[in-house]
Amino acid sequence: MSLLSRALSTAATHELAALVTTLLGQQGRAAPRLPCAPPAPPRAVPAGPSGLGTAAARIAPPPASGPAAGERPQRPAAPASVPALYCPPAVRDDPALAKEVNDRLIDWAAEVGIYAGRLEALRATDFGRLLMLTHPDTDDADRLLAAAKCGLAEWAADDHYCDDESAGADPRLLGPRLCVANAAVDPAHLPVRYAPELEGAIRDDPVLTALRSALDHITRYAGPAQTGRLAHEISGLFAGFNAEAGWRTAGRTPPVWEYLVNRQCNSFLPMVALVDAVGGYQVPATEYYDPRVRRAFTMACTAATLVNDLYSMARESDSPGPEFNLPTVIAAEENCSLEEAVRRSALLHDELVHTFETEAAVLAAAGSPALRRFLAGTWAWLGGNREWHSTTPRYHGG
Ligand SMILES: CC(C)=CCC/C(C)=C(/C)COP(=O)(O)OP(=O)(O)O
Repeated sequence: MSLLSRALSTAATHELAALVTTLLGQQGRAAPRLPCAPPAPPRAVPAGPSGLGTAAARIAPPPASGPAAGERPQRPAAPASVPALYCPPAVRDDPALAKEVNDRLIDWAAEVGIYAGRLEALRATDFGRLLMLTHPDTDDADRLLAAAKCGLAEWAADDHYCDDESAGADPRLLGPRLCVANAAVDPAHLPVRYAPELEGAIRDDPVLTALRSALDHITRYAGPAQTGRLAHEISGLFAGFNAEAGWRTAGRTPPVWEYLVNRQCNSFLPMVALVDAVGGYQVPATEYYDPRVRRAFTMACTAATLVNDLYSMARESDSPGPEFNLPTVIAAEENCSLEEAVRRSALLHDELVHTFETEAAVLAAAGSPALRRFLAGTWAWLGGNREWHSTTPRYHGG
């Protein structure tokens, strides 16, 4: 058996990663490199965030060390800067397309009722730009809008149900709300006498209305397997929301491994899962769910979410309860300063991106043209995501 076929028939583990490295080394060539930007210069984190829900933001100087492991988590103080990250550049910047998507997204948010009274802050957040940057293989505004609606509806569930008490978040209601939210995404089919009550509940809750409306829109472009995949990823997202609320309620800081498990599903995964639907092609379910593809893909999505952890620290330090992000849990477990924990978080981010890059190159060489395009699209998503996080007023005042 050749090393290549052995690599492709081996279970998706770190062992596979080692095998891939050996394979590429033995062939006397480096892994086919995807284009990568030189590390971005460190970005200053503003002293006071001004995105959605940040009215009272005031940031204290960073403490000398984090809370002891197991202690009730302390509010993180923002580090001075986000370190350079290993990440590709954004493939394109098209402000006019971003504006069109953003304007239509805000109109839709007003229609479904999410972020009521905060639509101008939402406009400034510029999710239209996020979608324009992360899906460079289409300039079709309606496709980008459909995906933007999905992402914003997911984000609204996080803000309205989990994070923002002023928007109605209540930990006691979270589990039941997320269960019904799941039914708005993956429709619950009730006996006839109960169905109207579910319909009424969806109609009366802006987050549920948004989720259903977004799913309706994306099915213009996503086939049943892609829509089913999206519902699966959203279920994982909701499970992650619940776990995070559990930490908060118990006053417990999770160990780093458990936090990272959570950040795989409580992540941008549902957004990145739309790369092919937005691009107008379809990765077959057998390839999307191949454990080796899933390993590489989920690592990329976790890395994208760690970018969020790093850039949103200042904003999160404003929230009333304890907030979790990778630097906070590392500081607690490793008893180091938050600055040091930020540095260690960036290294973990980089490890995930390097692993994705190496394994995706091998998978692309052996996979279908659709898989090849999907992995390249995921790579492009990482670049667009980092670019958006490093510029959006959500995390940078403004
Ligand atoms: C899929 C999606 C858009 C979900 C939103 C929640 C999520 C996975 C994020 C990465 C947002 O992170 P966080 O909860 O930390 O929120 P902020 O970045 O503080 O806005």
